[in-house]
Amino acid sequence: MVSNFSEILATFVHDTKRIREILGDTRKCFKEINSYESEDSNQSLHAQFSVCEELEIEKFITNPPGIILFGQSFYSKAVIANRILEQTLFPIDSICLENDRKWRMVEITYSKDSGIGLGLAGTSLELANHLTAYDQPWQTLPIQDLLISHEKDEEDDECSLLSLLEVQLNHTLLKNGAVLTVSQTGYGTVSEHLEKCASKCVPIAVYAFSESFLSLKDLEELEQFRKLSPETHIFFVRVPKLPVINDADLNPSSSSSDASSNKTELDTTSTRSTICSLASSKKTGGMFKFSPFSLPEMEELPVLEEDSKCVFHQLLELGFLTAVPNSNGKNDYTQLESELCENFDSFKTNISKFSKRILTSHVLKATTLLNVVHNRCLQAIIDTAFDMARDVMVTPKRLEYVKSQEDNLYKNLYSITVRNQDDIKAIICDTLDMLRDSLLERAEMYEFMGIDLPEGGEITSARDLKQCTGQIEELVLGNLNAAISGKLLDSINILRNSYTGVLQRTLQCLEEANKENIESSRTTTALSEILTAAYQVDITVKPGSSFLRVLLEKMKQLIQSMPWKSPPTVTKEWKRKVASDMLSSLNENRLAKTICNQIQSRLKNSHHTFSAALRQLEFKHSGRLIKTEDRRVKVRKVFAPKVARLALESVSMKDFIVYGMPNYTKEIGRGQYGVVYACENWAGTSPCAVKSVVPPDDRHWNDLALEFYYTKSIPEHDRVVGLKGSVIDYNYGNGSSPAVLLIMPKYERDLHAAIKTGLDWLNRLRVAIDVVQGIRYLHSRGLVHRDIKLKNVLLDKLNRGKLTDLGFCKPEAMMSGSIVGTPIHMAPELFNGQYDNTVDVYAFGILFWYLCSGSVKLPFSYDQCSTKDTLWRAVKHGTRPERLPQFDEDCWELMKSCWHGNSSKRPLLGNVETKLNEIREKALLLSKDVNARSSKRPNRLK
Ligand SMILES: Nc1ncnc2c1ncn2[C@@H]1O[C@H](COP(=O)(O)OP(=O)(O)OP(=O)(O)O)[C@@H](O)[C@H]1O
Repeated sequence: MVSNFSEILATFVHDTKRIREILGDTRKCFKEINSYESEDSNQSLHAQFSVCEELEIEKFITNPPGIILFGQSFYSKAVIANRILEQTLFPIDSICLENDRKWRMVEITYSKDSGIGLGLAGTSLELANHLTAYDQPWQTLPIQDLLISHEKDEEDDECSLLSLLEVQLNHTLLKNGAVLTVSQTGYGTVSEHLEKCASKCVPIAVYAFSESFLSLKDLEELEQFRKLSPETHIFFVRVPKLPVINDADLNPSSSSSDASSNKTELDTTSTRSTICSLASSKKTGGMFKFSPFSLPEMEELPVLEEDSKCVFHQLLELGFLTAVPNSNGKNDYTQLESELCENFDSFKTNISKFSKRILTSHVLKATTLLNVVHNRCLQAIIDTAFDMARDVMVTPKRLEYVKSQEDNLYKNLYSITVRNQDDIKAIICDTLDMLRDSLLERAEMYEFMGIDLPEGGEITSARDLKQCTGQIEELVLGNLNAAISGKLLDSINILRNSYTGVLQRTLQCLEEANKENIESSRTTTALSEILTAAYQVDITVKPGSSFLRVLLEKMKQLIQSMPWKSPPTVTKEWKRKVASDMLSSLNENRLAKTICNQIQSRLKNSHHTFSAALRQLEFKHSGRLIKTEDRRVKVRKVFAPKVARLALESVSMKDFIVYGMPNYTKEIGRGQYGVVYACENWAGTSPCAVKSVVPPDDRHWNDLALEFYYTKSIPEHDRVVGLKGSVIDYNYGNGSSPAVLLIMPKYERDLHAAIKTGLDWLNRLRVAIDVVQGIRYLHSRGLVHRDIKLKNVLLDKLNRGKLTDLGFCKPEAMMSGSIVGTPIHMAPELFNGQYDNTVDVYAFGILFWYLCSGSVKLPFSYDQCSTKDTLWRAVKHGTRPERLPQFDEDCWELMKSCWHGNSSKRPLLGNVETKLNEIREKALLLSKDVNARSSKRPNRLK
């Protein structure tokens, strides 16, 4: 038991140490990321734990394991403690059956040299009491030291009640920092003590009982403990009762000779008899001594069925147990629950399993939480890299767009005013025609303001005449202006809005992208304002405006030229005539020209201001984008891989805890970066393939970690081989070079092997479609595979293809333009580092050539190249695989289009899939036709 238990504790200590290391590395990494970010924050990264996450993780891994032993009686606890330690540390003496005895709480910790002391529970204070153990060597704790004094006057002494017997033992079980706490029995706030213990350690709570029932007091204690420490699960164990023995046989042992002095105090004869009988039955020579950790006597004792039922029901009622246990016996570390062990025989095995579950669940919670933090942070980093890549790509386009849009707007509006003066004139004429009658009517009805006219309406002075005429002019012009400007604005606004809406939004985006730079933000805001103001063409004709002045001048001339033979009388007709003459005298041409000139000069000014401001903004953005690109490199090459590696470590630990190390057997394949082995079963997947990769340096570690993250983060798809999990074998290479084991389902063979051994045309065509579907899926998730080739397509039993080895698979934003892939499948643009997901279309073209050729032989033109470099040079100069006689036109055209030198001319994969389906349909029809014809032939010809 000790060795098994110790192993479990040692594993826990080892695991928590590893998690602490990962946690430390994570903190360091986050600090580095955040300090870099705070220097120049724009697309800011949030590499941080939430407060509770960090505390939670620490809670799971900081405390050592602790066995908290409590129970119905000192006797039951003593039996269990001795059993756990496999030594008689606690005396199983007559006195220990005394229920009215007051026992001290005992805490047993590790020390090279055994020792004993008395302290005050919950403090570091030592009590000066003299202990019997000081006087003599001890193996078993002297009973006097375990008992709180019986003296009446000391009974209420707080110190005595809280005294804690501190025992140090050189014991393997305690070596890893574990603490064994044996609670007080009989009185006091046991639960509070236990709760305190539980908060200092990862508690393995054991409750020992021997009676048929749990007493009311026991139940209260349990209930209280549960309230105080609701997450602590309890292992309930029944300790067998002792058989009845005779008084006469009772002969105290030497080890408990001191205790024997107390025997006179025993008052429960039956209890004494029980112990004596046990002593005599085992022929201990009258010595009251037995070895409770082996307990042969007790194992022979039958456990009463009824007793079991009682306690079980009591615990069921209290909610400690469930009628149908969830996790008993299973390796389910997420659904922990309390357990009841009725058979003392199986205590050893069951407590080990229970402890393993408890401790493992802690480690699992810590790694899971850590992994959640890693993944969240990594995803945030990748998202930021996306934003940065987008910013670098989109900003110049936005600026260009704004420039051209504004230019178009300017030109269009200008052309309205220059080329379409006739239109403006027409608008003016239309307005005049439309308003003429209503204006004359209004003039007729007009009541002058501030002029005293005689009853007959005769105008007696030139001043009155001027004022009357002036008021009618104002009425007519005011209405006219409002109508003309309204119409003109309507027609211009439609155009203006169609430009300025998008322009405004684009400018807003540019402003947001540059928001850290207040200066340029101001420029952008000003730009937006200019844009709005410039084209809000205000052509309302106000008195004093240049063309109104012209109009007024005209009116004056009109008035002066009127034949003033007799003073005019202000009648309706007169008012109408003044208005009518005024309207007739308006020159639409001049009016239109004036309006256009006004608009043109305003447009020119606005356009120049706008262009100058835009140039300024462009300059500022270009400086910012250089910085953004630098940051993107850092994010992509340093931060993301570092966090990915931490994520790989935490998830691998989690997988290892839950599923264990995969048990792999024979090698099934070998690639440039690893060896693939067969494995019968892992994590419920059977059969599996385990790819073992030993990253030689940090760069490879980080690349592998990112690959793993991308592969793991895409949802399962029929056309892509999914990763089931990973485990890091830290012992690989004697611990000097850990191996990362990537576990996936095992398939039949790869496409290279399948073509080599022969795969018919229809199947090959279907695999081609499968591959295209796989690539399309990856592209739809924003990933580029970058290593499409025969060996990276696996076939299942039905010869359906699945893409594997996402070793170079990356989101476009995370690609650094590095030259990766397998030479013959590599698109020419890969060599200059400027490429996108169309490199997969190119590689598919080459793969399709192999599928059509039905052989794995190199294309002749490629075979001529003696080195990789000569091949690449040839490919750059347009060399491609040759057409073989068996290729039909459709297939040849399709592969040619896929490997087009100009990546933008390669077909979309959706179209490739459609084309392949057509080719396959035709091939199917043809094969049916051939079959039908051959079945019609006479037998001898078949
Ligand atoms: N899940 C699997 N099931 C069955 N066989 C597999 C599986 N994964 C890989 N293999 C076999 O192992 C071989 C090596 O695979 P691996 O992914 O390590 O390398 P590769 O793709 O051939 O080369 P490289 O990694 O250098 O590009 C594959 O060609 C394939 O035959």
